Amino acid sequence: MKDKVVIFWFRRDLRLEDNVGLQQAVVSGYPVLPIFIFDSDILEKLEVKQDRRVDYIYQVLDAMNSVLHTHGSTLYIDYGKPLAIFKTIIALYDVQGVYCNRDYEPQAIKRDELIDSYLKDRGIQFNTYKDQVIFEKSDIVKDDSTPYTVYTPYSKKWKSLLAPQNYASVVVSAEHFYKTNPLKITDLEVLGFQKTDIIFEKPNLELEIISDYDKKRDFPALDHTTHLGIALRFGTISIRSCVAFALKYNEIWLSELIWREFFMQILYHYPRVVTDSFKPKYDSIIWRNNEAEFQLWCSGKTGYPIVDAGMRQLNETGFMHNRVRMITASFLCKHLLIDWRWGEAYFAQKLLDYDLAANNGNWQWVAGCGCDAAPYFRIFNPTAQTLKFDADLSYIKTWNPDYEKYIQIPIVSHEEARERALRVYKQAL
Ligand SMILES: Cc1cc2nc3c(=O)[nH]c(=O)nc-3n(C[C@H](O)[C@H](O)[C@H](O)COP(=O)(O)OP(=O)(O)OC[C@H]3O[C@@H](n4cnc5c(N)ncnc54)[C@H](O)[C@@H]3O)c2cc1C
Repeated sequence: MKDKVVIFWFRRDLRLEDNVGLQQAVVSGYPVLPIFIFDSDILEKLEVKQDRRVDYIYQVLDAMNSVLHTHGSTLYIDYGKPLAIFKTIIALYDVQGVYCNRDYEPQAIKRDELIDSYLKDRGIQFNTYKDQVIFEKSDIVKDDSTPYTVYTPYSKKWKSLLAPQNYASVVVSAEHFYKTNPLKITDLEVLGFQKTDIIFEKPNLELEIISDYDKKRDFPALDHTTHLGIALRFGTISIRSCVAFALKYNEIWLSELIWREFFMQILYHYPRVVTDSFKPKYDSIIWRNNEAEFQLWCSGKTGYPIVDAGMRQLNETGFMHNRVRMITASFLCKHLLIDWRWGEAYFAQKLLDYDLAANNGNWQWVAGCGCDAAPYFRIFNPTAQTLKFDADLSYIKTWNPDYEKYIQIPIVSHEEARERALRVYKQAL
């Protein structure tokens, strides 16, 4: 006879504590078999097989598995297409229900609909929960029930609806995991990936960073932001704990967490933004899309020290400071007139904290074509930005130390590029 279990499916919520869906699985009364699927559809798209994000997931799973072993349980991990894996699991266990937390990306929604329908046909309930955000879908809408497309009123409503129960942590009892022999995690190499230099450490809310975040966040050399992007992306930290901390210590940091949810709800309501400009008119821009210039931008060789420093930080570490993300992105779209989608795709390959909603929303914001975007005629001047935010050139010296030795002729002059961008944008709009 097959063992009766419920499944908890980990996705963007890789933690055993303060996890809504996991808690619901635990209180179902059945032993919980926790699973993770290395989705071949996602992994096959990653061209570079030394990917810090895959290694990060691998290390997180390994750490969770060790904790589960101490409770006499284990993580069931498989590689392949989720539907095929569910078929295998259902052949092995008498599954009483599947639990998971909701994911709002268009591909994830499709995947979940497929699994839901497969399970339903077999009389198994697919139970999904809100966990990766405080407010989801249409929790925050205008009085006429349409989605907000401007950040400030969205954020005001978000704050006005926030109540302590929205950010209270949930307790997950370890008593009810399915007891079984420990299983080892599939090696990275078996998945076709290699080890990287990333080391997973349990994410922390650092008071020293967050308490004066508002004063120091804009200066890239100070590196005074939390670097929690990857933890929020993969759910190794709970958004509820972040919001509770932000409310106590720094309202500006809270506003960043609200930006995250703002772009998530934009993607949910307007999935067309994955390929199209939020403002359709902007898809008439005639981009120059010069391949050679794109390569110079990617490799940090534009001759603009701050742009080059940012791209080199990204290439070396998988991180780039937010201020510099704005400068480099603006340089690509405006100075070089290269389609924002090219830059978005490059960042998606490189960023440790890559998140479809945030990356797309911010790229469109910079290019001017997004919701609540900067007006197209506001063009960042890399030199003025350097004087304002990296006056002693510390950031540039750290990431682009050659900038003085090999003075590079800038690939475009700021004034000419600015005029050209204004002309081309104006023609299209
Ligand atoms: C062109 C461009 C591309 C970007 N791509 C991404 C991306 O793929 N993933 C991503 O998480 N952020 C992205 N951002 C937003 C922002 O730059 C990063 O969230 C931030 O730099 C990450 O550093 P941190 O973890 O130290 O964040 P902190 O400054 O400590 O902020 C805390 C968290 O708030 C959220 N957050 C902060 N700013 C934003 C924002 N503008 N939009 C959405 N969420 C925000 C993130 O989850 C972040 O980790 C992008 C910004 C630009 C201009």
